[in-house]
Amino acid sequence: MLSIEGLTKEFGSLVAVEDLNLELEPGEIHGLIGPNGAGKTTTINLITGELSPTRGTITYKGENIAGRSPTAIANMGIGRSFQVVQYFPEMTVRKHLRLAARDSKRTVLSAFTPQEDYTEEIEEVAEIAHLDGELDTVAKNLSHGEQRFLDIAMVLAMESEVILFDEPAAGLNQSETEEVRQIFEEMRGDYTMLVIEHDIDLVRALSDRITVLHNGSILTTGSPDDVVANETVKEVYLGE
Ligand SMILES: Nc1ncnc2c1ncn2[C@@H]1O[C@H](COP(=O)(O)OP(=O)(O)OP(=O)(O)O)[C@@H](O)[C@H]1O
Repeated sequence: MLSIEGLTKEFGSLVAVEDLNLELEPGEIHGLIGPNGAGKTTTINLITGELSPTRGTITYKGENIAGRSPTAIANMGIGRSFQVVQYFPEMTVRKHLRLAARDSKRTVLSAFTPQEDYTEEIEEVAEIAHLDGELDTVAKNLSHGEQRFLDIAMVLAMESEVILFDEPAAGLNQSETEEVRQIFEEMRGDYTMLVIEHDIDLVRALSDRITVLHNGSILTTGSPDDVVANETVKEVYLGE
């Protein structure tokens, strides 16, 4: 689905990501874990085009997308969800989702055709993201957890096929974290997902496979059980 080969990012003399090889299989949830500074966010920023790699390729739909603009990459179907939610406080959930749906289908022609309202798509993604009861609520009145779910719903409304998540459960309480887990379960199989997450219980429960990064390189990739049982992973990451 998405294939990363020899991906390297240097910031001056610091090598943030070094010779990374990673293959995302269609429909899998792939956890990306590692200590602070391991290179996780940099990896996501390289895939989305926020950063250009120093070396390496990212192949998606038969093309090397490394170094393309974030807009070009998003338009190909690679979406991301941010650690800090970006929304318009006075705008309803419905309008956020409509804008996201419209944005993904914007073409030169759409400027001349009547705008669709995407009601069906909006209701579908709102249900997946546990926001079906909040479609007419303005974003500032959503709970902290619901604001995070809005972020997920917006990526879904954009019809992304590959979705990159940077700590989707950061700052959420236990019941909100459980809701994130349920939302991912509902998405499982329909999207290919790379998920950075520090909550090891959540990442274990969610992931089909986990990759552990350390100092910009892959320490290991494997099933959640194998990764958690790995002695080196215990040492550098789990602190045992
Ligand atoms: N724009 C930048 N300029 C210089 N150095 C950077 C830049 N972005 C990241 N780094 C450095 O690259 C390394 C990897 O950072 P990155 O944010 O990818 O780590 P991370 O694994 O996501 O960590 P965390 O769990 O703390 O978010 C760190 O040493 C960081 O300081």
